[in-house]
Amino acid sequence: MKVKVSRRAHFNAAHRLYRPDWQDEKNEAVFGKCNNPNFHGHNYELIVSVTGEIDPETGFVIDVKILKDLIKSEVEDAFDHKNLNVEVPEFKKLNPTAENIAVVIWNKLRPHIKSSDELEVVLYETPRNFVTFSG
Ligand SMILES: Nc1nc2c(c(=O)[nH]1)N=C([C@H](O)[C@H](O)COP(=O)(O)OP(=O)(O)OP(=O)(O)O)CN2
Ligand SMILES: [Zn+2]
Repeated sequence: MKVKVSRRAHFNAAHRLYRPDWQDEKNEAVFGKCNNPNFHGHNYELIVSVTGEIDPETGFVIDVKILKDLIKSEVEDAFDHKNLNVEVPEFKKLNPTAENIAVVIWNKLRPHIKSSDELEVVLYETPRNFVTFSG
């Protein structure tokens, strides 16, 4: 019997969507207002879920305190109040779209989760735009 345990978190970060190998016109056409050269911020909402068997001794799939501390050390400390393009190494050469941010977060968390458990990351870039990555 598998149960999904979730923890909600948030971080604020700035970004700019663009490709340096494209002309300005193409970047503007494809990325619109998120191509603004002055960068802009989003209030990202994150839901991390771990699905697995309940440990019969503890009654936990994963201790949510451990999940909370993991999200803080791997995501919030790394991304919160940062310019993703400039200050976060993973996005030096990777466009910080919601999709790419979700995959980066998943890859940072995955090594810390029991291999038999499933990991899902849901990332809201705006209250109406969100992506889901489960590996
Ligand atoms: N597939 C993706 N498309 C877009 C992404 C993305 O990460 N993946 N990102 C953006 C912009 O960064 C940003 O999210 C655009 O926001 P906006 O269009 O303003 O969305 P809102 O929900 O705030 O606005 P509505 O008026 O509700 O549409 C663009 N595309
Ligand atoms: Zn944006």
